[in-house]
Amino acid sequence: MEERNTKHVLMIPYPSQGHLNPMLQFSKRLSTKGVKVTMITTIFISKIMHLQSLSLPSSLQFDFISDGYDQGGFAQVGNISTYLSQMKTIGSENLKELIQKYNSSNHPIDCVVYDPMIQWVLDVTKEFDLLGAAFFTQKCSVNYMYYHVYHGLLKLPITSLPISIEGLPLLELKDTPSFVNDPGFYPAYYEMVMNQFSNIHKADIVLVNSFYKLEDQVVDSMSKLCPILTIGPTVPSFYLDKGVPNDKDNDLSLFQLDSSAINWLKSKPAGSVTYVSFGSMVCFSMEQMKEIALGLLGSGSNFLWVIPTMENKNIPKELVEEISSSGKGLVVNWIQQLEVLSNKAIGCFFTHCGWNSTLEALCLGVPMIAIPQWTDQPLNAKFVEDVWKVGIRVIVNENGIVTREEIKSCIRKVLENDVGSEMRINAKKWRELAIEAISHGGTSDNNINDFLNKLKRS
Ligand SMILES: O=c1ccn([C@@H]2O[C@H](COP(=O)(O)OP(=O)(O)O[C@H]3O[C@H](CO)[C@@H](O)[C@H](O)[C@H]3O)[C@@H](O)[C@H]2O)c(=O)[nH]1
Repeated sequence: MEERNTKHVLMIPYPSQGHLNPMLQFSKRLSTKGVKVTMITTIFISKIMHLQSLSLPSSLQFDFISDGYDQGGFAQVGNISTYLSQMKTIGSENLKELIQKYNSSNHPIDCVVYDPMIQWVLDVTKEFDLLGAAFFTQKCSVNYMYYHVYHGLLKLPITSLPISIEGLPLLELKDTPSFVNDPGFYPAYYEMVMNQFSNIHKADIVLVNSFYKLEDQVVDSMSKLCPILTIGPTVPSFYLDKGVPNDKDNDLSLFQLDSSAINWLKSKPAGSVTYVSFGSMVCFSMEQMKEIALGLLGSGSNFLWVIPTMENKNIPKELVEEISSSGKGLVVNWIQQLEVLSNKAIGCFFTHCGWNSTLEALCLGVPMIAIPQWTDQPLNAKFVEDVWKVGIRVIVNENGIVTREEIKSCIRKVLENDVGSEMRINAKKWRELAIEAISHGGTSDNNINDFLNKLKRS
């Protein structure tokens, strides 16, 4: 029976898949350590995600509030500034009511963990005088760079190269997050990432979805600025330390999952398949999609390529047919990525370097070919290639295209060459370090315990 003095944490993620899942995994870890967790997301998300297919511990539940866009979420308005400001106005009122509802129940709230992309949640938290913990989904180095920009420690536009910041490797412009490289390109997103730091000084704890050894120098440097606890990787424990029993049907997904592609994968020899996926937001031009398809076909390797429905229009039908008749490739709309990455048939991951994908590849010991596009991805790719040495980054030609020849050559390097075997050795090392961090007594496990101790004292 649940004890009356069980601590109750509200988790408030930014309502998109790449932000919901890391918090969900963190919530599971907390609930195995005896905390009651309520994840709050939007009514729209509750309609589109397959929440009912999750097997959650009894101490972890969902609750929903309106962000003002119950029918279509962000897509209903299509403009990020309007969406964020409406979500703030409507969301803060609804969040206040929700906290009041729990505070007059048997399970009052002790702490609110929030995504700094919706930094106003911390202001609501402090109105109720509750413990507030920021939860950064992206890695420490990215947030450290934004912190520098926000506080004027790194002036934009950048005029002197390479960029030298304590704790980070020397950076060229192409290695920096797109909001640093070109702040005018997506002004509303720029504002959103910078606003994360507008009230961070009020946060009692700053949690980061990374682990110490992955970014030790930057964690040490950033810890001098705010109370950081690295608590990652937030990958389901089934794939790591087996800490949460039966934790395999892991993530919230927009799609019903289909096992036929996994069976296709299982029929392929070990290390022979290139897995290709560019996350949920990247959209390539028709020309780039064609080069990717021809590069994959020309590489002679097996490949499994996720092309979300929204991107189908950017690839000529004949090419999809050529892929399926080649016997080498399979195209799907969505797949259980962790199941794919953990399959021994996978030899490398051709990725946009979204943080979740990068972390998942590191955790499963899979070398990467990086084709970063925007936001945090360029800095992730820099670390993949030069710091962790688990992959290579494609070269973009003078017309902004990655050619089929370049793609073929990268796949061959990673799958066949000595360079590739070195990356595989490094990738295995990072997997072991990730497991060590999250296992009993590891840095992330200790940091989660520190968080719990703060909670108990609150
Ligand atoms: O077929 C698929 C494709 C993806 N995934 C999962 O979807 C997530 C994708 O996340 P991520 O790799 O971070 O990419 P995006 O969805 O593009 O994430 C956005 O949000 C991230 C977190 O802020 C940023 O790091 C990225 O740059 C930004 O594009 C991962 O967990 C994948 O395992 C699947 O399960 N199946």
